[in-house]
Amino acid sequence: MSTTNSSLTNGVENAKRVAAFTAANNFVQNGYVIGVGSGSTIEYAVERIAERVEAENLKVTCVPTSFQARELILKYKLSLSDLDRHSKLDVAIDGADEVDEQFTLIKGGGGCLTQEKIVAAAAKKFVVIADFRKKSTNLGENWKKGIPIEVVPMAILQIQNKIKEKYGGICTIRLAKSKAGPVITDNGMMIVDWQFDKSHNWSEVHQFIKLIPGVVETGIFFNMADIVIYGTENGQSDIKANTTVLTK
Ligand SMILES: O=C[C@H](O)[C@H](O)[C@H](O)COP(=O)(O)O
Repeated sequence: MSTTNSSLTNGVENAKRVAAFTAANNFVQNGYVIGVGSGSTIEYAVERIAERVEAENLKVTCVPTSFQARELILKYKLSLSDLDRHSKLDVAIDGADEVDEQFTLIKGGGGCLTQEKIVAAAAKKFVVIADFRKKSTNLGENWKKGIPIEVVPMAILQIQNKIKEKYGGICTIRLAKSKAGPVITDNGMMIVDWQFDKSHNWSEVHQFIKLIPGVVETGIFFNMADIVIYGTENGQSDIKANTTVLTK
């Protein structure tokens, strides 16, 4: 790796850590039930929550959003629960692939989105943690892989066609890296990545796609994030509060 690439990697990892630690330090309290997101940034948050549990004797309970999140909770010996036992969460903390100026998110770059959305919707506060690369004015500015959509496998061609007819762009079936064939999600579904070619009304797009038979969930998180914490290139945290969330 060149020096420039290696300093970028260090800068990104540091930014993830700063955002995640800021969330764990400021938005977790004793007695909290916490939704634990998926991806690489959340790993730092769980690490910090575990440190605080140890140092401050905090009692917290964690609800995972994926197989990966469950493993993380177990690795750090945190108390594991689920939405059957805890239907209301105090906070959910999760990463994102992109965040626009209206706090709309793209999620699912790592194949997790449906359980993440369910858990975030069950939380009183949804805190998003992201490094500086995720911050955009409009969706698609920095995240070029498209919007992940979790689908029932038999409906995949119908869904691809309906999205392309309505909005254009390219719909690709996400393929696995170390296995022939598609990525299979934690829910036994497949992922279509829709690369759009212009800006849209994301609430309308989400509703249109969600109503196509066979769509389980879209990676558009509209009107959900209460707080976004960015880790900046110079290792600071930048906390943005969304004052327009209407659904809680
Ligand atoms: O599918 C994955 C999740 O939506 C992640 O939260 C998202 O991809 C961000 O992941 P990372 O923190 O690794 O950038």
